[in-house]
Amino acid sequence: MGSCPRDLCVDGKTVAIPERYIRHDQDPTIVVDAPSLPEIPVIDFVKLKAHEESPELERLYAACKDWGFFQLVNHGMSPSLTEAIKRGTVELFDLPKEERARYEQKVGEMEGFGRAFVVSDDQKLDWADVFYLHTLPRSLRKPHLFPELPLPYRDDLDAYSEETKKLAVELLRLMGKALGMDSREVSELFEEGMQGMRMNYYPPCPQPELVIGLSSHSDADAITILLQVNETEGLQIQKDGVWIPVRPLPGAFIINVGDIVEMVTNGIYRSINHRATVNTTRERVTVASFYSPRMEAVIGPAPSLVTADNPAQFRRITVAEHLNGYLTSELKGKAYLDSMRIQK
Ligand SMILES: O=C(O)CCC(=O)C(=O)O
Ligand SMILES: [Fe+2]
Repeated sequence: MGSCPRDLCVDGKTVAIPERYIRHDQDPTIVVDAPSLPEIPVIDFVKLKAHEESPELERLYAACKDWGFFQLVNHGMSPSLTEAIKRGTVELFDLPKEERARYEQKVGEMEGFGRAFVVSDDQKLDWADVFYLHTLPRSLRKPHLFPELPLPYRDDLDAYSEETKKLAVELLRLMGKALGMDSREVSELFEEGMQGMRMNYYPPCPQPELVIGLSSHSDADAITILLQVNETEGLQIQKDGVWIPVRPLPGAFIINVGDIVEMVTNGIYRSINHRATVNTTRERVTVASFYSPRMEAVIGPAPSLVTADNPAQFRRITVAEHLNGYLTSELKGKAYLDSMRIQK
């Protein structure tokens, strides 16, 4: 893994923090008054589905508009499947070096073990190992990755990608409904979309305040479903300029609005900055499922939401152009999304 944090460990202890990981460019990672800060909203999927006109739909609307983040409880995904994904993901990062080498990121590609968003040699690095792969549609799966994953993880991941896709499509439908968006626009864009997954492994760091596990960013996709694999907390979201730690509820998914939904809803739903901090003694592992429309789909403000009083705020582009622009930029908060704005 070259210069990955894992290679800095000797007998499980990190020997020194190389300069490339030391971040003077970030807000302090320790949130001093954390107990007094608000928590992200909690949405109950059973309530949401049972009465689609219910206050729960209003709460979903407020969560997407005011927070861009919420925890989803009662989502209906089988705990045995999520437990299998957790186990398999931990095992994936524990594979011996020779085994990992098969899945190593190739030059110029983003899939496999490696890093994301490194665009220059002098850029600072995040304190993490990541494993990224395309999961759906199946035709996008790289022959040396998904089909070569160890069993039973491969089959579990196949089932998990289908289940998270279903959940993403349903949430997007309800989010559109809560907004009064034309339901055909929602289904045309999102029903047959594509999905990628990123497994994030954040090793412990003796001086966590000097580094960052994942730099501040907003997600490029439409909606992200995050599975917290172990108990270690670390996700923080930026609300009204303040970093707020997320405390995952047992069994919940953490859901966030991505840039594509901010563009399609013409800025009503917000894709907000978030980052991952690291822990002094404990590793942290998460699995992020990213869901977007297909590459050839055109994204931009939905016609049903654009009016004379509420003119289009974003340019229209294809998903392919959008993702290409995002993935070839350094992660820097919402700078990329801002470049899509129509100048007034
Ligand atoms: O690991 C986390 O808590 C956040 C992961 C994340 O934001 C991402 O993978 O985009
Ligand atoms: Fe993210």
